[in-house]
Amino acid sequence: MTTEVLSSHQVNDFDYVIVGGGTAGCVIASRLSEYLPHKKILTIEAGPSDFNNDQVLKLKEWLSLLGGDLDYDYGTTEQPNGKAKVLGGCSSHNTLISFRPFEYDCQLWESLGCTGWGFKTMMRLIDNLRNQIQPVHPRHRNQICLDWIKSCSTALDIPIIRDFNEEIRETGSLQQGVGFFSVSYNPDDGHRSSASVAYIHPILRGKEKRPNLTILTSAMVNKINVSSSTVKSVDVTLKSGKKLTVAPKIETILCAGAVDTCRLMLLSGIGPERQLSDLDIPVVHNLPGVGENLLDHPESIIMWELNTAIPSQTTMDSDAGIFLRREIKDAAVSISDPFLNPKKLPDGTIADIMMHCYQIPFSLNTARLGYDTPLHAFCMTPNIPRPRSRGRIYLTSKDSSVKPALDFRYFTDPEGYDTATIVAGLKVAREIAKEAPFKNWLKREVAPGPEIQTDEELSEYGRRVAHTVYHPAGTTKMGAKDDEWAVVDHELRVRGLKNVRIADAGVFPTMTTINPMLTVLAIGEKAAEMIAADAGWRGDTRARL
Ligand SMILES: Cc1cc2nc3c(=O)[nH]c(=O)nc-3n(C[C@H](O)[C@H](O)[C@H](O)COP(=O)(O)OP(=O)(O)OC[C@H]3O[C@@H](n4cnc5c(N)ncnc54)[C@H](O)[C@@H]3O)c2cc1C
Repeated sequence: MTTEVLSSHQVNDFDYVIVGGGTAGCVIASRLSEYLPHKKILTIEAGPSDFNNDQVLKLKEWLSLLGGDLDYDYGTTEQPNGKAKVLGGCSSHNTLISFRPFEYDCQLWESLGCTGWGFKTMMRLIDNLRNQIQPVHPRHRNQICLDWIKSCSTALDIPIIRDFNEEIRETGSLQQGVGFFSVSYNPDDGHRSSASVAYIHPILRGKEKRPNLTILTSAMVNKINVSSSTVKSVDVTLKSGKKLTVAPKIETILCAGAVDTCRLMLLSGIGPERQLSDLDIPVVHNLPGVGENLLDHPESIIMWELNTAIPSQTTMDSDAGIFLRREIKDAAVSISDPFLNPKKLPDGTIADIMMHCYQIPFSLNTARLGYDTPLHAFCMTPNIPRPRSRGRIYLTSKDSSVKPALDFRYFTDPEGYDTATIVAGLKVAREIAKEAPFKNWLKREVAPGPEIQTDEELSEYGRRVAHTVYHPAGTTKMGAKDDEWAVVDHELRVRGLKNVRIADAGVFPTMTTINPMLTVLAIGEKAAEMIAADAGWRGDTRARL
């Protein structure tokens, strides 16, 4: 059961403490308590439980969660929210579009020192996930999406892909193609198959017995305590306001997400010496990479008003997408940024543009620029699958109530690759809009509007309207021993500290080509296997792969 109470005499009871009951945290809590039935595990989650909470569980309600009580509301100048504070983390908040990573993504990770994170292993981990994942159910496929897919295929002469994940599994990637997304959900009741639903709810329902697992909700970890280069305990504030220091016997696993794990580390004095000293935070462990390498999938948007209302059946209003290749074959060998492709791995002709379609006026960002929001609208959102701009997260105060600065630095790559990708995506979207049957739905282009035509105009519009796809990653990146910016090694252990690992989106060394959730779930699975193996678990020899 989840609890909001922990008594003072329980603080030394646990073998493992997991900080954050989010996407990766739920996987680790469930697996570790399964693999090590004689060890006691405590998961500490800042938000409430999602159990029986239909506002969270109903996938179609996802947009209503943004900016609400269950959102940390981390702002950048351009993007006001999108970080879930609830059991299941972002998987309780997101659109649950589910993609396996590409073989190329895994090759890049391995080339950066992430030994053991190859494609074969990642596929095995994803095969082992408990989430219910399948392409949008036929009864949720509405006519405008069907027409859009058809027009994409004919206008651009690309295939319709029946199951994107099957294609990735079999060929290692997606090249050019269009189709319905795979989604982690139950098509019968429209409920999420989030990390908490798939991994924790069977325990909460009593279907699976885990007497060795305690899930403490509405409890905030405020500090990581280090002595003799060893993480000894964490300070926690319970919902009641009571403060406790919890000291695990074996290990602490940080799973607070790409923003909050590094925020917590910085507030605890673990991070770049200079930043900490400037803020008067005592430096406990100098680790220059904490908060650097902030990755995301920036996306832009093009919107049309429709002649008629959209048919109501849908999974979550963004049911389909398209992949395209813009650059010449193997163009990635010429990337100059040493963070991104130092070994010059060729990328063949794998997709380098992606667009989601939105069957709603997704107008948060167009409205900000003064565009009107029609009642019935359809959007395409070109994004940059492997962006070359990187940002950083840093503290501006030692006061823990002050939110960290999220500086995404979109479109700052010196080669202009990211901007060129968005411009190409906007132009392709217009080609698709000229093609029947999709074009018959359209009344007018709302944003950017027909007066925006040249590459320069599209570039300016595309950058001004750009926003996050809510995929922050990379801020505590995994990497080789000799990479001074790496925060964790290939076993997710924090450099220079004992008894602590990180397992969340922060460990991505580079951005996956596709939406990252399945990769984060796989990180949770692999973390649980590695931690359990260290404690003598021999249940699955495949974990050695
Ligand atoms: C709106 C939205 C839509 C998205 N859509 C998709 C999509 O369709 N497909 C896809 O693949 N990806 C999507 N993503 C991204 C994906 O959901 C995330 O990359 C992934 O879930 C991150 O998992 P995580 O384990 O790193 O962090 P999280 O899931 O964020 O988990 C972190 C947890 O730690 C808790 N926490 C934080 N600080 C503390 C603390 N100090 N003490 C205790 N607990 C703490 C948080 O409350 C949270 O529950 C989306 C994200 C959002 C926000």
